[in-house]
Amino acid sequence: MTCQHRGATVWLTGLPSAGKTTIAGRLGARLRAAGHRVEVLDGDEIRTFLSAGLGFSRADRDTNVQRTGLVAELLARNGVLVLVPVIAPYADSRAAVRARHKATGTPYLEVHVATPVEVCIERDVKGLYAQQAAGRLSGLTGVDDPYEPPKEPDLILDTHLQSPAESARAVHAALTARGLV
Ligand SMILES: Nc1ncnc2c1ncn2[C@@H]1O[C@H](COP(=O)(O)OS(=O)(=O)O)[C@@H](OP(=O)(O)O)[C@H]1O
Ligand SMILES: Nc1ncnc2c1ncn2[C@@H]1O[C@H](COP(=O)(O)OP(=O)(O)O)[C@@H](O)[C@H]1O
Repeated sequence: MTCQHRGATVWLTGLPSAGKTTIAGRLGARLRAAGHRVEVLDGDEIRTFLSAGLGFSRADRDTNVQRTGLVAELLARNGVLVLVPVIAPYADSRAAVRARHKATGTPYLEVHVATPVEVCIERDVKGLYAQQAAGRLSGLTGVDDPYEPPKEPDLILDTHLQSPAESARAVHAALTARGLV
């Protein structure tokens, strides 16, 4: 049997509550409905199993991102569309993942879910910003831990100016433009 579709990795990077998981979920559902093989490498699930025991130091975040990047590239190389809603706050760590894909000729898209921190604080889906403000959590990305915005992402999403459906559509359009769907 031949595989009709090329795989690719779509990495959705951005702050907590930026919209990464929501967009991955919507896009994944649309792609599956169209017959694509899709995997969503959810950050929380990865941290429960593959990256169990890792915290949020720079070294641990880098390890987490490299492990996730390895799995994404393996799947994408084998025809799966891989959606990765993972913060990945450090530019060099993201560059290493991109390089891993480039080395095997595997398509890779970096999508910056560029929601301003003020909007993320309002959304605060998991209550992390409130916990940080109350002094119960430290090292929160975008507040008291770094987030290095991508300098040359393949796509920027201003989710505070669009609906989740519009954001997911924009990523789908980027995949279409590259002949990946
Ligand atoms: N200190 C701190 N900073 C950032 N995020 C935190 C922190 N503590 C817990 N969480 C929760 O863990 C999720 C981030 O995990 P990631 O694997 O995406 O992060 S990283 O790329 O390794 O930096 C992240 O998920 P999302 O909200 O979906 O982004 C948070 O829910
Ligand atoms: N354009 C948009 N794209 C994605 N999420 C959006 C958008 N507009 C509003 N939201 C809302 O923002 C929240 C984002 O939460 P989530 O996807 O869990 O963020 P993250 O995975 O980045 O932590 C959701 O409640 C979602 O409905």
